[in-house]
Formats: sequence, C-alpha cells, structure tokens
Amino acid sequence: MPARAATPLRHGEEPTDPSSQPTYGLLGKDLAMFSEAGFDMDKIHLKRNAPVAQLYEDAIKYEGAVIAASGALINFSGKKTGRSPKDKRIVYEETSKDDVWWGAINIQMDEHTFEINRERAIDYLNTRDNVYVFDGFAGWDPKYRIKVRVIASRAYHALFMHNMLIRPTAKELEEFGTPDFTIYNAGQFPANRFTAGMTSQTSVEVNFKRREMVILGTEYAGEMKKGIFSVMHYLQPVKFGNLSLHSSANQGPDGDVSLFFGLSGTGKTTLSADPRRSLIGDDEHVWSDNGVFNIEGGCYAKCVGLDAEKEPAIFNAVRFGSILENVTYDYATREPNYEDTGITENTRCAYPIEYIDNAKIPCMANEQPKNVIYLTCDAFGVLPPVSLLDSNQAQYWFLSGYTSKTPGTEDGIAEPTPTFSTCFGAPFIILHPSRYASMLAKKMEAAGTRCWLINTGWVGGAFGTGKRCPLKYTRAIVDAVHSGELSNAQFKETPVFGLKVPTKIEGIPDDVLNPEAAWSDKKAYQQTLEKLAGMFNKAFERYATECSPEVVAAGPKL
Ligand SMILES: Nc1ncnc2c1ncn2[C@@H]1O[C@H](COP(=O)(O)OP(=O)(O)OP(=O)(O)O)[C@@H](O)[C@H]1O
Ligand SMILES: O=C([O-])CC(=O)C(=O)O
Ligand SMILES: [Ca+2]
Ligand SMILES: [Mn+2]
Repeated sequence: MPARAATPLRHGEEPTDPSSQPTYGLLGKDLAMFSEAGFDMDKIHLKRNAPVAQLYEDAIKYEGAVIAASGALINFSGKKTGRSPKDKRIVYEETSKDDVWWGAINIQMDEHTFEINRERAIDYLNTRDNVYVFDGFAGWDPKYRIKVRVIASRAYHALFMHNMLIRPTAKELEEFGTPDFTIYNAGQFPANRFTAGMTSQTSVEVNFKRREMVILGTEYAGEMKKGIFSVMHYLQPVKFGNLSLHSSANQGPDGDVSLFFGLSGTGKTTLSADPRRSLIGDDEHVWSDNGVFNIEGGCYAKCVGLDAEKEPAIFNAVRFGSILENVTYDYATREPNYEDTGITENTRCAYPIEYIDNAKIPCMANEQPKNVIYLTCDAFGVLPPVSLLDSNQAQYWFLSGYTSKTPGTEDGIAEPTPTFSTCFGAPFIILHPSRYASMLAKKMEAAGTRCWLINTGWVGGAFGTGKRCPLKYTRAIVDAVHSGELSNAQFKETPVFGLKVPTKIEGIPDDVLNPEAAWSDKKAYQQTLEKLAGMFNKAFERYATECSPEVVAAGPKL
C-alpha cells in the first residue's frame, strides 16, 4: 500500500494533502486514460487501491454490508448468487477468432454490441459518486503475469478483487502504467434486452482485441475472478505456450507438487488446505516450463456447512479483510450461520491467500508436479473413491471431465446434476479442449507425473440413497497418495471402466473402497454403472476424431 497522510485526521475531517487521496498514484497520464475511456473525471470520485478499512466503511455506508463477529465483511450479491454461463460471451474479432472454440460455451458477440454494452457500463459508472479502481496482477510468475485493472461501482467488488488478484507493492502500483486487461463492472445496472444478441438483463463479455471485459446485470463477484481465468485460458497457451488449469496446488515438505483438478464443488479448495503441505493456490494455476504458479492472490472457498473442526484452515481465514458472500448471520451475535442456505447453497468466503497459515508465498513452485489428482463428484455413487489412471486414461478422463454440478454455483442448478465438463472447467476454456489435453499429456509424460482419480461424491448408493464420501476418508486417500503408500499398493481392475483400484488402504473400510460392496442392491449397482458408461460413450463422441485410438479405447466397455 502507498504511504498515506502523515497527519492524523479528526473524526469527519477531510484530508488536505492530495497524496493522501485514494487516487494516489493515478496522476497525469494514468488519469487521462480514464477521461479517454469516457469517465467524467469532474464528477466521479475515483478510489484506487483504497485501503481495506475504507472499503469496509463504504460497503457498510452505501451497500448495507455488516461486520461479522470475526471481523469479516458480510456482503450480499443481490439476485444473482452464482455465475451465469449462458450470459457469457466472447467478442468475435480478427485477432482471436481462429483460436476460440466457438459454440455453447464461447458464444459469439459482435464488436458493435460490445461497444454498446461497454458504453452503457461507463455511463452507469458516471452516475455514481464513488467509482472503485483496483490495480493488481494475475499470475505469480513475473515472466508470465498480466496487469489487471478492475473498475467497479461497489466497494465490495473492489475488496473482492483486492483479495483475489495479486496485490501490488507501493512501488509496483506507482509504476503500474497501462493495464493488460480491464474489467468494467457495472453489475448493478442491467443490459438492455433490446440490444442485438442480448437474451436477458445479464451480460458478461470478454473482448481479447480491446483487452476488456464488461459486466452488466449481475453482482456475483465470482464473474470477475472467472473472467480473468478465461483470459488466462486464452493468453497463457496462445502467447506463452503454457497450460492453464482449473486446479488447486500444494507442495509437500520434500518439494513434491500435487495438482487437484476438478469442477466447482468437487473439493479443490477443501483438499488442498492440508496442514502437512504448503498451499500454492486453491483454484486457478498455470503449468509452465518452470513449474507451477498460481494465477490468484486469494482463495474463494465454499462456506456451506463450514466447520472449525473439519476445515480449520478455511474457518480461521474468515477474519478482518475477508468477504463473506451471501451468508446469513445471527442478528444478536453477528456470528455467521454457515448451515443456512436460505439465500443460496453457494455461500462463499474470499480471503487473501496469506490468511492460510501454510501458504507458500510467492505462490509458485519451480518443480514439475509429481501427482495429478482428478476430483470427480459422482452423484451416481458407482465410481471408486480412488483409482490409478494410465496415460491414455488420463487424457480420456480429462477430455470427458465427468462430475456433477453442485447446487448454486451456476444459476438454476438445484441438486447434484451429472455433467461432462471438459478439462474439468468447461465454462472457462477458450480454445478447443484437445489443445489443453494434448499439452497436459505431454507435460505429464515429460515429468513422469502419476495420475489419480478420486471420487469425492456419493458412495453406497446414488444421490438420494447413498451418502457423500466422508471427508475424513477422502483426506486419508490423499494422504496415502502423498506418503507413497498408494504407489506401492496392489491394484485390481474394475469391470466396465477398467479402473485400477487399490485393494487396501490404511484407515479406509473395504466397503468404501469397493463401490459394489457398498451398494446393498447389486442389480441396481450394475444398472447404474452401465447407465453411466453409456453416458460416457455418448459424451466422448465429439472428441473421438480429435485423439488417438488408444485414448478412445481408454473409455468404458459395455
Ligand atoms: N469427500 C469430500 N471431499 C471433498 N469435499 C467434500 C467432501 N465431502 C463434502 N465435501 C464438501 O464439498 C465442498 C467442496 O468444495 P470446494 O470449495 O473444495 O470446491 P472447489 O473444487 O474448490 O470448487 P470451486 O471451483 O467452485 O471453488 C466443501 O463444502 C466440502 O466441505
Ligand atoms: O467461479 C465461481 O463462482 C466459483 C468457482 O471457483 C467455480 O465455479 O469454479
Ligand atoms: Ca474453490
Ligand atoms: Mn473454481
């Protein structure tokens, strides 16, 4: 943070020294950029990289935020409490059009419509007294990081990105210059449904040529973090030849790195917070020639059922500076109520990564990953809790991206819903999935990385009859991967999916390890297994022409 006024102020007094103003460091040329973009600099009050305490004050004064007993800021995102993937669009323009995988994930928007929405966002921001700017970095490796500017109408959004981006030092802030990417967040204001191509009042759009993103009609803060992730899914492979990953990462005391891939809600954050290992990051990483680096400066953990005993590292990160999103609280004590899903199941806490005691800062490791763990949340309850994948299976499962969507993270999902989310993060990929998959296969082969499939979903029956695999068992499995116990285990191959399952793991009951034994109705088990295999085969058809016959053959056999 830059230095502020030396003279203490009395209550209600305004500072007179201009360098103590929150626009500090944004002078001359930098300020001119705002005028050129259309901001009315005579009217709006820009607060750039404002201190956390001031963002608290503003969020409380203008947005109805409250302070939780632990000091975290409780905020509400309004109508939208999860991402809106159907309202996310990519601008069709000549610099990126041949690289983008166009379709239902990357929906086209024309350049003119982008201009209209961008203007609408800036016009809205001009009606506000306070406009918040946060300048920070995405990517911990200085060689590959980008400079990101966030311009938002809500203090809560500025604080969110303060936590989620990498916070610049005072010197870096002073020398920031022109950002590589800018987000205009006017989420409080709707898109105009009569604008060509708009199908609702919500619009989230990325323009690679202008290096800008515009948000209208949603105040869910996760859109900003995942917007930057999409940008990295384009820039890292195309500009730098690096692989971007929807994964968490941690490092053991001997330096070994593990990546945990998985769609939302499968356990990336929960399982990477491990007292025996240092945390590199919980959600977005890049695998480069140097090793692995985190894209973000913070974590965004699910809070539903958050418990001090089961997830102490995350529980203790809920303190001054953290944002609790859409969590209700006890009016008398200001204690958050993590059990209440009245607003949404997708309650979240955004905190700077240093709030996790054993975070590795800077968040990068100059090591190639030793273990890759695919997390899948199988709502059918037929996949074993752990299996070892060979190289062809590793590619097959990555392209398939089988899991269940968990309630709330996306608009309209009310119960665990099976899905094939390619690369374990379909909503965020920009290039054709096979480009990420072949990079991953090459990197794993070169580094001799082992690949594990862990089912954090249902055991002993499908959703409705079985139960979710107890966290303590999944943790014991992850420990067995890291201790080497699993590499030395005996394996048995399962029918249909051909997965190699360890015959024994210390501390895990046999009927948990073997799903067939866990189901009381064996016939129902077999039928469910075959039903899932059929879904796999159908879902894989679209990739069959893109990969080798060995990879296609790594799928289930009916
Ligand atoms: N066996 C299990 N393994 C992992 N998580 C479990 C398990 N059983 C229950 N859970 C719960 O599932 C949720 C996993 O969420 P987590 O935040 O780790 O997801 P994520 O993969 O990081 O998703 P996102 O990308 O949305 O951040 C947590 O609320 C955790 O308590
Ligand atoms: O993006 C979000 O809202 C949260 C998240 O990490 C995901 O969904 O993968
Ligand atoms: Ca997470
Ligand atoms: Mn995520």
